[in-house]
Amino acid sequence: MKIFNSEQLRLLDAYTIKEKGIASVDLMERAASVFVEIFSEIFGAEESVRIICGTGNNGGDGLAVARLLHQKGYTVFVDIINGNESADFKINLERLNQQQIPWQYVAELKLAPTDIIIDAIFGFGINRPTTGIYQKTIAAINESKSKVVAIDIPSGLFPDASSENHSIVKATHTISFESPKLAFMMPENDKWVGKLHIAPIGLSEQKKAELKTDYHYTLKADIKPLAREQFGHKGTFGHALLIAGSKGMMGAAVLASKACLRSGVGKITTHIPRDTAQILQISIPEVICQESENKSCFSESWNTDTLQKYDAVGIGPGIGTKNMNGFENFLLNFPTNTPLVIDADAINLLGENPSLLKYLPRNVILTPHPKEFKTLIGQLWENDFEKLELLKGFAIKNGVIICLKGHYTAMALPSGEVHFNSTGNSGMGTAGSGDVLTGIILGFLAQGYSVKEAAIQGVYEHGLAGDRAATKRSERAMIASDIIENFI
Ligand SMILES: Nc1ncnc2c1ncn2[C@@H]1O[C@H](COP(=O)(O)OP(=O)(O)O)[C@@H](O)[C@H]1O
Ligand SMILES: [K+]
Repeated sequence: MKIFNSEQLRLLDAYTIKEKGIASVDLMERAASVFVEIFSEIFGAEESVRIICGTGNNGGDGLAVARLLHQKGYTVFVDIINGNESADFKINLERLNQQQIPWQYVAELKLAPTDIIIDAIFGFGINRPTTGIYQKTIAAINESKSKVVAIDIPSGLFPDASSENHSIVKATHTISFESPKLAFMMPENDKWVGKLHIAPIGLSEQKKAELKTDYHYTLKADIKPLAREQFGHKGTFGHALLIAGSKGMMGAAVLASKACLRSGVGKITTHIPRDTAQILQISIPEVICQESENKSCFSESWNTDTLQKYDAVGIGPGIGTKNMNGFENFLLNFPTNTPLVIDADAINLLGENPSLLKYLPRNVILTPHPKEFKTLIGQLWENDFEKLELLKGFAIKNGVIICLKGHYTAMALPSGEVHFNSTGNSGMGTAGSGDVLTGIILGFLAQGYSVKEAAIQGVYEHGLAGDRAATKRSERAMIASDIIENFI
């Protein structure tokens, strides 16, 4: 799914109206009705609802929502912050009056603690930080103990730029129309957005396909698993090489190897420190163990011909940062066309010696978490929008795919595209989850997925397995092994 900016959303709005021969107020009605559908699945009609409206189209949505909720039996009350009224706002105020739904212009908001608040002050039309009565109203909403449901976007939040230090409504739920806003993907905005729901309102498919954007949100429809050939065998489903583990960190090698096998790969060879094979073989009998000449870490010397035998290679989980020499040799001898996934300490090693970046092969995926990304680029960012620019810049400059892990993992491609992932949950914030991801991506690469497919689909399926694990175990109790067990 594409992520559009506010200008594009306006274009889509106008185009849809023209294409479908409907009035803009009808589109507003459609938006209000899908909002109410989702809202009423969350909150029953016994709740009283306070709808706080601006006077633009977001406020117009609020008025239409008030009318539809009233028709469904909810007790509603509308507060309006006086301002320039849009045409569709006016129509909906008239419709509200016809139904005799109570409303008032509000100068100072007084809230009853039991009300659910619907925030319809500003939508994507926000173009400056909120001040005055808007700021005061937002503060009153945030100080209340109420649950807050934002229409389209929490009021005050800029959809396409950083809103650091602005006054923004703190929503419990955000019901956003058609596609998520870029701002929702940023960890710094989690506190405003709450639980995100996407409500399709039927904007023109043709225009959506035409509009160009760098930003995408991966959904189930974007996942296209490789068909498994009926006559395929372990020799055709790919042979992966994983370089992982060090003394005290053998669990990383175990988790990544097992995840790689579960991803459907034919064979995996795992390269581990000398005298550690027992740990791996007892944990996973299916793995081929290759012991390093080193007792504490991976080998010093690497040979292109040997590496070339594998369909894909992964390096990093649990390897430590002591063997720079071995890492240099590994990269210098790495075959040009073999796909490679670089994770964890291998990323830290690259960060320590950025001159090695020029030796990265053609098809490479890096999977840092934010701290590893900081080490890799050697600088910090002021806000998450700046971090996103740095991520994009890194992918473009180095011709690599880089997955910045976390909620909505962001995958930047050398083309400038960024794909945000929609699966996963906070239960995955547990030691070893990242090792599992490396194993899955490595397995996908070895089976013949392109680097783009392996990154996007691997991250999606990893999150999906995490979601299944959370359903069975709870987010609190799940551990990284549960992600592997729930990969199907
Ligand atoms: N709150 C969350 N929502 C979704 N995914 C998450 C969340 N927390 C962690 N994850 C996922 O779990 C993995 C954690 O990776 P990482 O930090 O490298 O862990 P480790 O180093 O312990 O293996 C990443 O894939 C990340 O996207
Ligand atoms: K809003």
